[in-house]
Amino acid sequence: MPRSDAAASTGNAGLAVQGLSVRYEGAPAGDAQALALHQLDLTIEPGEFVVAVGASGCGKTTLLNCIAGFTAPSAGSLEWRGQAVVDAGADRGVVFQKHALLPWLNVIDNVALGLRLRGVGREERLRLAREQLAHVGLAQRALAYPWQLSGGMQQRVGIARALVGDADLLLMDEPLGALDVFTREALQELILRLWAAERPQAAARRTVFFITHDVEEALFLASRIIVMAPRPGRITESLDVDFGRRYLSGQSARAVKSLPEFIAMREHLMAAIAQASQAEVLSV
Ligand SMILES: Nc1ncnc2c1ncn2[C@@H]1O[C@H](COP(=O)(O)OP(=O)(O)OP(=O)(O)O)[C@@H](O)[C@H]1O
Repeated sequence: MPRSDAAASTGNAGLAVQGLSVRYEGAPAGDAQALALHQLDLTIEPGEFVVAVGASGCGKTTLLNCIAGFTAPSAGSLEWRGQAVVDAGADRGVVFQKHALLPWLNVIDNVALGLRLRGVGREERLRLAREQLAHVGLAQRALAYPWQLSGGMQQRVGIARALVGDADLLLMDEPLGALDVFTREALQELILRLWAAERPQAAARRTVFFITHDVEEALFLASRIIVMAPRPGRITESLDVDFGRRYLSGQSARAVKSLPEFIAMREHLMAAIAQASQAEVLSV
């Protein structure tokens, strides 16, 4: 079902992005079409799983980096839970395409690193890291070094590291992009289960902002998909979907991905992305 993300309301306790523009250094000053993002509005409610898709260069990573607090907007504002986003924070966990683990630390110390930097005592941080490693199925590999693990295992460590601080917002930039198809599908299922997992200490499930180039992955994971277009970077479509919920309520992933509605939606999205990337540049 298409929906509009017109004006972002800060009434929710989630993410509110309003009028976000980003011009990187070197982009021609008078040329609005050179903006990596142009006056983008986006509201994400707590507990949503929002997946961004779109042609290369449409500003997906720039948007994620702004939400993470890594990139400062040229104009506009971002709020997470009612607080302006000004820099990186422990309330937002980031997972990159490349795991970015420290090779000289073993798995459990990599997962616990953020807690260490925040001054959490050794015993407590190892307990929390062990808990997250169990959630991603790597309890047995806590003492291994990153280079002793497969690519899929390394990504699972990266996911455990993002989860360990119990960040309420998970930012995932093509986390499965470098994996073979079987590992990728297994991790999609893991990510959905982690998203749906009960957190007794938190009011709602985690909120996720996830980037992928894979339309099937987007459809399987998302509760909402946003389609973005380049030159300048912007959102052209927003769609609510529920295929992940069907998987979580017991249907097999293969059965969900073979549903006629899934296939029809996949074709619709492929066409929407192609159209957005070929469209005349927006006159701004
Ligand atoms: N550090 C930078 N300096 C200058 N320009 C940049 C920088 N990072 C990104 N850009 C430009 O901003 C635009 C958006 O890039 P961004 O990486 O956000 O897009 P993307 O949708 O994530 O692309 P991809 O799917 O290829 O990863 C592109 O035109 C890109 O060349």
